[in-house]
Amino acid sequence: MLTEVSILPVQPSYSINGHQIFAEVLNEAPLIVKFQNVLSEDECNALIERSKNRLKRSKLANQEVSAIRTSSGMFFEENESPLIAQIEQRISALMHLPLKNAEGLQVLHYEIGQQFKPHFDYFKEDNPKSENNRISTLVIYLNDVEEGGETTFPNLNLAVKPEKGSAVYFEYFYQNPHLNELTLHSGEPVKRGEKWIATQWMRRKAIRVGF
Ligand SMILES: O=C(O)CCC(=O)C(=O)O
Ligand SMILES: [Fe+2]
Repeated sequence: MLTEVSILPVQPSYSINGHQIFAEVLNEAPLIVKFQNVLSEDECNALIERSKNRLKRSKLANQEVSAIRTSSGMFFEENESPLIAQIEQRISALMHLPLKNAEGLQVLHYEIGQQFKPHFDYFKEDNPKSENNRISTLVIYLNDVEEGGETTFPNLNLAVKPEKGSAVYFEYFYQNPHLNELTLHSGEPVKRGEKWIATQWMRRKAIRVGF
């Protein structure tokens, strides 16, 4: 069998502009990695603070409001402030894709009982957006969740516990569609406390203008 090359070179740590991020491979193909120290405590707090007043009930990728996704969320404008610019640059370097391929950074807030049921992040073939499809995801945890709220991959028997500043990375750019389908994932219901995440989705080709 041909081994497929991942977008992300697998390393124990990554140094980005002097910021050290540690990696643990949870699954090799599809590649799923848990990162520690993607964002500092102050950066997590600032993202929560700056998104709080801008939250709206989340929609699905097709813009429908649905029971599949019960959180509230918002997108930052690309490059909208020095803080967002610095975080976007770090994320883009970590995900090994140019910033022009990045969607706006999204913040999601889940309260007790809220969840994101199993789904794929890429668009189906009948969606016009699949022409420049998503190829990788980074979900950054902005707080510690008292109980529940894990990101789970039901077909791989994996659960990632939210820890402030850490993140889970996965990619679905493989030739073999079966590998992409294994990235089915969910945000489990929050049982105690609340959950804040920032999600970065990357596209195959440029999506931002002006780069
Ligand atoms: O809440 C989570 O843990 C998963 C979030 C997610 O799947 C997404 O933002 O696409
Ligand atoms: Fe997702």
